[in-house]
Amino acid sequence: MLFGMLTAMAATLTALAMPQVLSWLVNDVIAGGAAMTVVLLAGVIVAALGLLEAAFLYLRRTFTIEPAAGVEYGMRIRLFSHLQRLPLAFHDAWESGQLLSRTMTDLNFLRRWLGFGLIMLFTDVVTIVAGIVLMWGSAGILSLIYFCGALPLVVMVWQFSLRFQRISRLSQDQAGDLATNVEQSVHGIRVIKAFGRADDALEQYSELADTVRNTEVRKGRLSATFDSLLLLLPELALGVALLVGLFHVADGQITVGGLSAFFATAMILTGPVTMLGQQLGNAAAAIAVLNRHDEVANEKPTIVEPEHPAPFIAADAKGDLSFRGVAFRYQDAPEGSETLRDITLDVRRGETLAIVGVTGSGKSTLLQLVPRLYDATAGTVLVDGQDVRALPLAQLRAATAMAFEDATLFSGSVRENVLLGADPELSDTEAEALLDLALRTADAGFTYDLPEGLDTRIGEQGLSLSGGQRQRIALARAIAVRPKILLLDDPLSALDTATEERVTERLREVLRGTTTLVVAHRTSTVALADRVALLDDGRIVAVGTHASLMQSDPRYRFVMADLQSERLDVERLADQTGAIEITGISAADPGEESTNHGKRDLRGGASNDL
Ligand SMILES: Nc1ncnc2c1ncn2[C@@H]1O[C@H](COP(=O)(O)OP(=O)(O)OP(=O)(O)O)[C@@H](O)[C@H]1O
Repeated sequence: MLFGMLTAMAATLTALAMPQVLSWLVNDVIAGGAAMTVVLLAGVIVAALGLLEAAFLYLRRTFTIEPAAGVEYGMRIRLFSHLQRLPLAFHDAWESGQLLSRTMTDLNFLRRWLGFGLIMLFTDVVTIVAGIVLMWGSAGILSLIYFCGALPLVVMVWQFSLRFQRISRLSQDQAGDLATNVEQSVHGIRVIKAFGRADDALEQYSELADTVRNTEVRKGRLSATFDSLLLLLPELALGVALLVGLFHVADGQITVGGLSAFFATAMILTGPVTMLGQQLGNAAAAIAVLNRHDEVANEKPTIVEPEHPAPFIAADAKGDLSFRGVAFRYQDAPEGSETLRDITLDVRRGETLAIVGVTGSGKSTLLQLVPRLYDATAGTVLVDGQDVRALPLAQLRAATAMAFEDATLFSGSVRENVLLGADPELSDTEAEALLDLALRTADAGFTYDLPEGLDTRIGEQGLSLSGGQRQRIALARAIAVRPKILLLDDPLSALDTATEERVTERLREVLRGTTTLVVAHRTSTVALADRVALLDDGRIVAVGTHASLMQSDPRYRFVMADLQSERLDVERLADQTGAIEITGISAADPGEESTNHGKRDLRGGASNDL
């Protein structure tokens, strides 16, 4: 970067040497009637200076590209890794578009500014200062006039920078909102289409785009006003200087060469003076970018391991799980509105415990406390008798695996998706065996029949799959971790009852010895669990076997009946629309673009959307 600045400065000084050569040509060569060789020499000097300037410009570009791209790369990696370490509470609070724009467009702008804007700002300032010095040498009084004309600009520059910084920040934030809107519309395109809200989506997008446009116009106007003043004041001063200069030439105080050099230098300064406004605007925008970057970079990761974590190795974990007086409140929830309260529960190693409760009772939240996706706000979660907050985070997360109802698949092959959390030390044969076991257990054998088998690309950039197919791959991913504690957050909701039962039974066989917490809605799944915990408004109100609770607890009977009827409603509705997932029968809507490529499962979209 330093070399870039030095070469930029050298190019500028080379350009400024031209008027001095001009002065010499006018005063000594032309007026003095010099010999042909001197004239030729003058030509060679002018050409050499031109070449030198071009060479310096080339060097400036090459010297600055690499460091600027390096800074962008470094900041991007650091920010991304920081985002990975920030807790879910942070991601809950931040819009995706704001993070997207900070990692992409903002840093891209910063690279361009470092590689060009900053250098040019520096060069322009050096050129202007050096030019004024040279003008002083050529015609002192005239440069004083010029300088006085430029003096008010100092105040204007300061005010402009502050205002431009504010407006740049606004436009960057608005661009972030626009990115969030695009992201949501793309992700929610099915819902938008299904509900016929395309026009509303467009209207909402147009409103945001219009806000961005208005801010950009305001930015442009501010820049234009400043640019014109920046040019006008020195030009006015130059007009006065020309008048005074002509009088001084007439009375012999300034030579014709001196006056020519003065004006040639002033002409050279016109470019940098005009560009100064733009460069200052860019500098103000770069400061706004850095502020936006720092807002994220300065966020402290709150879910961290202690400096000296307790000894715990995932492979040796036993799988005992306990909750002791656990309470939890989401960051944005008001004081006193805990999602979980006073949870005390012991899950024995190898036990399968079903968590049952009406919607919003806190089942998912409870599961997420185990791998520390959130930390309990009171009480303790213990794994193998140790507070999870005292354990090495990576080992804790290697000992647990989670499958969510909303199955997220990454762009990559089936193999890559399923083996995402598997032990990286496994040999190829072991990995293949594990892959097969996980897929078969999760009833995801259909993946072998995909166009390229397990190498078929799925996820956002690949083949689209039905809700049920995605869920089964996500479940296989959790199984492939071979966790000591498996957390299943209703990951089979898109499957039909028979398949869910089959998968649950296989899971019990394959994961014998694995402690499992499963959020379930169906009697069949709940009945397969060793015990059931009933969650009501964030509290555990009953624990026991399904049979005993059905017999003894009216609240449990009520919740189960409620969940069952809810389920039946969903299935009935899905049956009517012909869109429920029924293993073994292909009945995809012919009007809908078929994405399961003749595979056995139908889309589970309707039940998902509901
Ligand atoms: N990220 C979040 N930020 C703030 N509040 C949340 C967040 N996630 C969930 N909640 C709130 O916490 C409560 C419990 O949610 P949770 O998802 O744990 O319930 P649940 O029993 O799993 O529900 P369901 O059966 O519908 O999945 C709800 O009132 C919900 O609005």
